[in-house]
Amino acid sequence: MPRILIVEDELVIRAELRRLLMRQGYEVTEAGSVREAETDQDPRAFDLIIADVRLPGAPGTDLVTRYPGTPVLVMTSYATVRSAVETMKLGATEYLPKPFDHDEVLRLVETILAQPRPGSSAVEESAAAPPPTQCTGAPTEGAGSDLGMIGSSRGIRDVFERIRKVAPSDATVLVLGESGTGKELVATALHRHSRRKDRPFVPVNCAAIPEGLIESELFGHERGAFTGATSTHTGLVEAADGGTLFLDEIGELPASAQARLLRFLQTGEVRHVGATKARRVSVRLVAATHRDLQAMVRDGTFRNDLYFRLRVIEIRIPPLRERSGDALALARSFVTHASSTGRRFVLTNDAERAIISHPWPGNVRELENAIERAVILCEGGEITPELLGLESDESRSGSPTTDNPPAATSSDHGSLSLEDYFRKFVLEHQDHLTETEMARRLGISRKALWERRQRLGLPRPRGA
Ligand SMILES: Nc1ncnc2c1ncn2[C@@H]1O[C@H](COP(=O)(O)OP(=O)(O)OP(=O)(O)O)[C@@H](O)[C@H]1O
Repeated sequence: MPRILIVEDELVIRAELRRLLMRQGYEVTEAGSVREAETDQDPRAFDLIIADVRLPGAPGTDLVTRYPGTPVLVMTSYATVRSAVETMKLGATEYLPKPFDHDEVLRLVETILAQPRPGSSAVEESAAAPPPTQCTGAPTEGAGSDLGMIGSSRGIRDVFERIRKVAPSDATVLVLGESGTGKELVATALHRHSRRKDRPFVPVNCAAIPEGLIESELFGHERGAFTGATSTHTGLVEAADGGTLFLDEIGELPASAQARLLRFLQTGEVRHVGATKARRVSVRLVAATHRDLQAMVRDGTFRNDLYFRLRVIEIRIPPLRERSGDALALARSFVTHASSTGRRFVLTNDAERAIISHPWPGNVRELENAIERAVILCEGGEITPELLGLESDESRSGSPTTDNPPAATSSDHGSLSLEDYFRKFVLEHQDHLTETEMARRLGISRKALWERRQRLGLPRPRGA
């Protein structure tokens, strides 16, 4: 019978786990800390270690790095996607957020024990095989935790399934969804679950690069190709050689760059601006947009042939308002993450109700920002609806559309709303400040500056 070592200092949980595993016939040994596990036992002698992250003395994750040949199932009550990802990066076999579900634990244990151990002949045989793409029984609440994503609604589970299915292939993927739904996260997951995962992932926001520079940024240029091209420059497509190129906001790509991208997709070759020779590269393309590309094709602003090349596989992320239950799960996870930095926070029942009923026009990003803001403003540990600062029903005007998301929440402090302030600042400074400097002064990222410009109808003057 497989031997399992439980390293957990909470006696009630330890006893519960022991009973559960022993009922299935596993041989179970217990320890209350990493030190105890190492002094009283030889952790390598076990088929599986189940360890809590927070233990007196050293964290349970130390066992992951100290005994790389032994599978470790790491559990913690401070579950967040980020810490899960960190733990998996250390080499943990699986990750289990507490409180756990008995069936879930047993399924995970069975799956792990069924996998060949490093050093066994079965491993050598399968070493050349591609990595497993199926999620091996990740927790229900975190059905996408292996992908670094949260959600268990039907809509998002379809997305997870599609990611796992298409990630291992080299097919071009078009990710569609409203702003803030997680398109970049999907692209990252596709890369991480592909055979290219150890090669570069190069994200490019097409809208953030001035029109006049985009071709040379993407495809590189030769010395002297244009005024200012003082040396040969490698483009981002070449930088992604062997890996994945993520073209975000592909709908913003100007016509000349669309033509070049199409040629690259047809031939697999890149030619620097101003060069006569092309170079073959191996790049998987993932593109994303919040725009209706089909409509853009119809009105002639996006090439039909490129559109068909891009949408070999389409992944459509539903807006958060259509993903029942996900907003609350995401909110709790963001709060838990904020709590892991030292202070403890909790959502009040009213705040949870407000989160459930809010339509989240800005999707997950809006929710993330609302929690971040609440945590900053929170003086005790309780996050109330007021701290979330959600727009009331009355102040919401109509339902959002993909192309025209509603404006940001206005601040009720002072006479100038945040929007007005932003608008005024941009109009006053855009002629003499770079976008980077303007974003820095506003205290936001360049991407956020670009997004807010779009939302408020203040696009950056082309060529700026
Ligand atoms: N399912 C999810 N689980 C956890 N975090 C998520 C999820 N979806 C989105 N996020 C978080 O929400 C934020 C916005 O996600 P992301 O940038 O991927 O959205 P996007 O659709 O690419 O946005 P945009 O269209 O504006 O570029 C990020 O911080 C991301 O980590």
